[in-house]
Amino acid sequence: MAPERKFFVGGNWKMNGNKKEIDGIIAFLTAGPLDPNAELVCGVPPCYLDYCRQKLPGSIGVAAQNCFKVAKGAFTGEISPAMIKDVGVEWVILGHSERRNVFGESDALIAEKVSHALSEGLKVIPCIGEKLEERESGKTEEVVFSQLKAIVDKIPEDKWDNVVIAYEPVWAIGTGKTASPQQAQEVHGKLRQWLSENVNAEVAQKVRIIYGGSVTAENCRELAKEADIDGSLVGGASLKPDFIHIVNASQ
Ligand SMILES: O=C[C@H](O)COP(=O)(O)O
Repeated sequence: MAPERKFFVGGNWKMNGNKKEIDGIIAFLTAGPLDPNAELVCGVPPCYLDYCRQKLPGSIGVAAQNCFKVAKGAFTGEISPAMIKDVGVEWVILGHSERRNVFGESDALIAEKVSHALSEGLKVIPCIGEKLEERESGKTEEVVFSQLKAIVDKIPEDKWDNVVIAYEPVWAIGTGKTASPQQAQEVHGKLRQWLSENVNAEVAQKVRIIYGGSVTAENCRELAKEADIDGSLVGGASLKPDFIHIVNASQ
């Protein structure tokens, strides 16, 4: 990680937790100790956004795990950026591979969601990443560049400070098969180069690109040492007290 980029860790709880379990997570996060130089954001289920925002210390951010592309209306089951902001939450994760692959979200829909969330003042964590067969057939770059392009086309120049990009190879998510630090760095470096060529050098230098996929307390430090890995997006391991080590991985 380059020193000018603040280390960023997202804990994506996915569809896990109840009030009792969440109280346990909040207790270990509050006890810490957490690296004051790291930014921590917890992605929580929608029905607990308000609960978590009220109970977590203000120094820990809260994120929704999804939102829709318009402010309100007849969209049963959806929540809007305006609603997320209304309960004091600042962040949203968009285009996670489970949204893409389980719920069939397209690049175009994800891009519209990113656009609307940014315009409403939310900070966004758009996710990209290739599937195993795409990696094995040598298409990793093609896939992640095209996913990135769809999103980048919708990010206004003055909103880049509100964006943290998550690279999550689908084959590494929840499988215990972490990308090696070198494999992850290779893609992160190429994404930064793509941003430099297709947006501008300043954005490429300042935007944080975090890695997700079976990050644990054991492998987080090696990943954090890589030049273009600015933190992690953590699923399963964010539910356990060991998560503190992941937040502190750059110390
Ligand atoms: O958003 C987080 C990723 O999907 C990673 O999940 P995982 O750490 O359980 O592999």
